[in-house]
Amino acid sequence: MTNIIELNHLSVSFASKKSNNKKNGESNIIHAVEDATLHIEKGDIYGVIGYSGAGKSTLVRTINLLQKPTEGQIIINGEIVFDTNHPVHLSGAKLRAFRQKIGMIFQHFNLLAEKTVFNNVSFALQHTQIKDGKTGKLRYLSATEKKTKVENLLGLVELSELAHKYPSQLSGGQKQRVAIARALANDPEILISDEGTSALDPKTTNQILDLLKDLHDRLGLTIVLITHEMQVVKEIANKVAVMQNGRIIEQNSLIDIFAGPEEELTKQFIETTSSVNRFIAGLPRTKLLQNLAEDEELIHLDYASSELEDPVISDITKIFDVTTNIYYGNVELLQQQPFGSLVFTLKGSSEQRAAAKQYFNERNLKFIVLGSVKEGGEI
Ligand SMILES: Nc1ncnc2c1ncn2[C@@H]1O[C@H](COP(=O)(O)OP(=O)(O)OP(=O)(O)O)[C@@H](O)[C@H]1O
Repeated sequence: MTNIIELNHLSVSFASKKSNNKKNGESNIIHAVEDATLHIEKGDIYGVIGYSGAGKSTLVRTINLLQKPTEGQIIINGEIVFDTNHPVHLSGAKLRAFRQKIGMIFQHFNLLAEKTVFNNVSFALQHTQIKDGKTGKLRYLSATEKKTKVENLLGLVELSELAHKYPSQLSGGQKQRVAIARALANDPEILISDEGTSALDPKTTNQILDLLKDLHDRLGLTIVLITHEMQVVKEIANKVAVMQNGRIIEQNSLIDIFAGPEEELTKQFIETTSSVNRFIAGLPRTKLLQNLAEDEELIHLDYASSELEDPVISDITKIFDVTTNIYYGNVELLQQQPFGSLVFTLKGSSEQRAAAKQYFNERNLKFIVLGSVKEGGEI
């Protein structure tokens, strides 16, 4: 696969607004992005996650040159559009044409309040030029062409019925659909969502994420998704970059990030999408551990292998004749791979239990024995 976006060693600094806040005669500098390298392949849905102020928006706004980097290189679709070592200067019509090919949606939708849904979308076509079929020259779209285009876009986001409404008459989800139609008006190959679902309730968030996934599949879009919610990344992204203090501290495929997070912050974000740790922390308040029999142990197993194909629990009961009782289970599909956690008792002779655990090891499944009765009856 080819990279559609390459950000190489990008840094973005701002002079602090407090001009009287000077140390040793120098003004304070905010390093919003520091030495960030991010390569996004065509067709990726790339999640960029981090807390507020991590530098996500600043980094992603460099992609369409809404933000000029202080250092580094930007290559879009194979073309160098920014390079501090060999200055390239996109301006005027060239810069406008370049930006048109990168759609963007925002947390607060940024719709024009005084325009209808239809006119909000058609507004994005006012500078659009196409090659005339007869003369071969560039020309603006005719009113009929614009109308057809807007109607198609509204159909795509299922808003045809609301074309004549105003933003104030729409729900948050409907407003974001208008914004998506507008962002797609110039047939971009790249769509950037800057916290596009952060102002929406969970149900509407899922509907918008489903729409983005559908548009990705139908139009072959590459999507860059900025968010502070790992659940959003988990729903649709295939790759993730984690940002902290202006730096990309970890990046990988979604499955590998979830299967083996390296950084503490990444682990924290992943934990927000699962309640297994809360379940384990609550175990002392239950009788589960005290009630374990001598031939039983309580196991916490993580389903987080990119190669996992076998139904492991049914396998161990069949092959090793152990019995299991599941107390906590959350297994879902991430990019078509099972991922999640189980907490269950494993009951059988010590040899049978050892064989079952060996089976987990052979499949690189991480597990922890949360409790067992040692000789002498201690837990
Ligand atoms: N135009 C600007 N001038 C000065 N400082 C800025 C500017 N834009 C961003 N910053 C600062 O850069 C840092 C990174 O901001 P950025 O908006 O990129 O973070 P973020 O991860 O997107 O967070 P949020 O979700 O809150 O927007 C912050 O400290 C912010 O205050």
